[in-house]
Amino acid sequence: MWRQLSGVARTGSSLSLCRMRGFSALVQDKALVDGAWVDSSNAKATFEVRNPANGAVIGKVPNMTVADAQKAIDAAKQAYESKEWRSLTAKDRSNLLKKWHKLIEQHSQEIAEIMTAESGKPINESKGEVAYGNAFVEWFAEEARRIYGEIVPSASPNREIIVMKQPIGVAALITPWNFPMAMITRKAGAALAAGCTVVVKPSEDTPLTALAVAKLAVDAGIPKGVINVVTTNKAAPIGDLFCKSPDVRGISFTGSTEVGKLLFRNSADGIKRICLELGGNAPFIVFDSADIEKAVDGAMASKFRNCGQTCVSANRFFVQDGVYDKFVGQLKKRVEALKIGDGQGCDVQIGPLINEMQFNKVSGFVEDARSKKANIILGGQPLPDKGSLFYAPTIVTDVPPSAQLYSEEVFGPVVSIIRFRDEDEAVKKANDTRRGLAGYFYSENLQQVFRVAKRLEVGMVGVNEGIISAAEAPFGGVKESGVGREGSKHGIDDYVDIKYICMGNLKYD
Ligand SMILES: NC(=O)c1ccc[n+]([C@@H]2O[C@H](COP(=O)([O-])OP(=O)(O)OC[C@H]3O[C@@H](n4cnc5c(N)ncnc54)[C@H](O)[C@@H]3O)[C@@H](O)[C@H]2O)c1
Ligand SMILES: O=CCCC(=O)O
Repeated sequence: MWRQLSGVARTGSSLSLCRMRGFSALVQDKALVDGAWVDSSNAKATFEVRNPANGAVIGKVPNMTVADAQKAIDAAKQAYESKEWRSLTAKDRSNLLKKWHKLIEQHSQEIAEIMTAESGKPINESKGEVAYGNAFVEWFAEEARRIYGEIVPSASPNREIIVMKQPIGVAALITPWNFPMAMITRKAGAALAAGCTVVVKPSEDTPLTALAVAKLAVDAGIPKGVINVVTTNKAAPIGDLFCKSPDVRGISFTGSTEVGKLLFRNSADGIKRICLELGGNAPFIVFDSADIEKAVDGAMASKFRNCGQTCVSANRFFVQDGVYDKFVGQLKKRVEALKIGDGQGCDVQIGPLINEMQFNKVSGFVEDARSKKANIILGGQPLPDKGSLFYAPTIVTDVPPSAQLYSEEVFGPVVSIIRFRDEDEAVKKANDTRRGLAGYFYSENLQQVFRVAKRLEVGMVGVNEGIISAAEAPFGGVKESGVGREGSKHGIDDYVDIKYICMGNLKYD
């Protein structure tokens, strides 16, 4: 199976290829339940995983059923209650996470190659994601030992108020394709650090990275049943099971706002802990006072990371009158120079979109803007010579409020630019959305920096910075972009219950 990952070499592309290992024992074709590598109980049904750059089938994984997912929940519950997991100290859990971290580091090239093959992400970005994703394992290995309680001074004599944090139990983790590893480790790292056990349901587009990383968790000695991975291309019934099962105490989901809302609604009956990292609609504001070179650098990084398929990608660019021409001119030159191709090419910066649905969404949004008289000053068309899922990096100016590009998340390599006159107008337009994940602005005016940072209705602000994600920082949104925070010390909160113990009638004298 692994040889098929080198699709570019076989098709004779002129792209220079990064070193490929030829075989990776990390590529799994079974799911992981209770420490065993298993097939689907439905006549060993499988589904194909394809390379979006060329459509080649690169693997098959089990198409697990609801009954299989139930087995995974049972295994996670049993593991949670087992002595092998429950009796571990925080330091023991920390050490296991450290071992997992070490193994991921040792296998980072292989994981990156698997990731590029199934997601189309340029190899350098995949390597970056492996490092980023592994930073969560390391961070939570450290945080595992700092899940502190409190002793609160009591207003009553002879009484102590003790507050402790305990793991919630089994957590179900549902993750997307755009960060096939980091979205898993950001959740699982925190869950395991807290003492929970997990059932992971990775995206149907990128199950191989998930299985590879899980294999390393097994190799690290994480006990059986603590991490289970259920692969399926029928997410809805399994999502429903997670919501309804009384044994699943928490759900952490990263993905679309629509599915997030569904999970929120469906898990209400069981009053589950829920962490939702949903879609964004990030404004990127360039003020007259901005350093334009820095702003263009930030725009490129924020917009074109993973071909624009990032929930924190800049989605709407608001550029002030005084710097409009300079910013647009410089940005256009940079976008024109982007190298497009199969992500396995060392110098490639823009790969394909993940699937046909995403491709149709991006091209549909651009056609909608065109029909509403927006100006497409660069790109604006598919690139069939590269492959059926490639779309040209595009710049659209004069985007009218009626265009989908203005109000919805494009999740693709399209820059939508809107001109503004003053700060108030920019902030109002930036906040005119029901989403509130990330927001960016460029300004060298200190007063403006604090004013605007406070006024933006988002969970994360990049000031003179286009890439803000970090294991140490709290990641998450406001409004319809989600609830809860991942990463940072707050990332543990969704996996612990606070228990208050009232110690009464203590005899101190
Ligand atoms: N906030 C974030 O961190 C973040 C990260 C990635 C993607 N996104 C958002 O997700 C969207 C695109 O990603 P996507 O297509 O992978 O999203 P998606 O919501 O369709 O899929 C995400 C995950 O949910 C699963 N899923 C789909 N339907 C389900 C259901 N009914 N029940 C349970 N699970 C279900 C999928 O199989 C996948 O594993 C974009 O809008 C983007 O903004 C957000
Ligand atoms: O797309 C969602 C996650 C992106 C990130 O963690 O930077």
